[in-house]
Amino acid sequence: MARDTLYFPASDRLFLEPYLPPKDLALSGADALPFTTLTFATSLDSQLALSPGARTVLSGPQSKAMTHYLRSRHDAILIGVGTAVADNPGLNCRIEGAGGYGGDGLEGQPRPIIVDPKARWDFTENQKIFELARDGRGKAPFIITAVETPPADKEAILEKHGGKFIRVGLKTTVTGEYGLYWKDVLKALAAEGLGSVMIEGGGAVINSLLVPENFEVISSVIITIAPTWLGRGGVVVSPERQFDGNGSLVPSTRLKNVMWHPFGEDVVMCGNLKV
Ligand SMILES: NC(=O)C1=CN([C@@H]2O[C@H](COP(=O)(O)OP(=O)(O)OC[C@H]3O[C@@H](n4cnc5c(N)ncnc54)[C@H](O)[C@@H]3O)[C@@H](O)[C@H]2O)C=CC1
Ligand SMILES: Nc1nc(O)c(N)c(N[C@@H]2O[C@H](COP(=O)(O)O)[C@@H](O)[C@H]2O)n1
Repeated sequence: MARDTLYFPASDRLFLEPYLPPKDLALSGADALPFTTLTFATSLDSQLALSPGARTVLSGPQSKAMTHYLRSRHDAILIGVGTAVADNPGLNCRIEGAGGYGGDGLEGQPRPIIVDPKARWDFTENQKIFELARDGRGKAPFIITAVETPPADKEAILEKHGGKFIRVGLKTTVTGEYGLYWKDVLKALAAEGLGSVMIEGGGAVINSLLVPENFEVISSVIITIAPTWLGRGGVVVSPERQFDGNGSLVPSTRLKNVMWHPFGEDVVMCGNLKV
């Protein structure tokens, strides 16, 4: 067994089940979108990291194992390019029984998805994600970009490892931002046969996702809360305030079907945005 294998007891899995994609999930119809779980670890002051460039450990061992269980239950795991640059992440599943961790082939290994509209991620094949793909312990990434012709050297590295660029056009969203429209991103993933995706972050990804136009596409929210304050200046989760046509503040959004579960010193909160 690989040295970094994680264990997540069956007894801890039960409470997560209502918030996870069904095991026999099959997408039906041309417009079907993947089951989408928003999941991240936050401090008590709603921060993901000490600064945009800093890999910051928030989850304790038990909630980290839970995150890897979530990875085993989704076809894909999505992050923004800011996180790819800051963290050099593996984005594989290191739980006992997953492919490369006692399991066969790439069973239980999610497809990493990097949202990089301008194709600015300057990766080499020494990045952890490609090392894991070469070792048979993870999949190579698909990169969502708006660039018509991404750099040929990057495309070659991706293709050598089984990854690729996927082109999605930019649009002005209802909040007036010019960027990727999340429904288009999710549609592109569905077209690749990816029936479920967990969106991990970072701040820009989560804040742009957490606006009312996207609530119908977020199937579940699973958040690890760590008992620490990072202090001002970090990467904050705090979506744009919403106003109605008269300029009045729309009451803030509350999760529904909320469940809490302690994992070591952390607590994990699950809920839904849509009824
Ligand atoms: N605690 C946790 O669970 C996690 C922490 N992080 C942390 O978050 C930090 C990175 O966060 P950020 O700097 O905010 O970067 P990010 O990972 O959110 O990536 C930001 C970039 O993604 C692209 N992007 C995101 N949403 C877009 C949209 N709707 N349309 C077009 N482009 C879009 C843009 O190029 C943008 O510059 C890192 O320090 C990382 O360690 C990241 C993931 C999870
Ligand atoms: N669940 C969770 N807890 C934390 O404390 C974190 N810092 C993160 N970060 C996310 O996990 C990615 C790292 O993945 P690998 O361990 O390299 O596979 C990182 O890029 C963030 O997306 N998550």
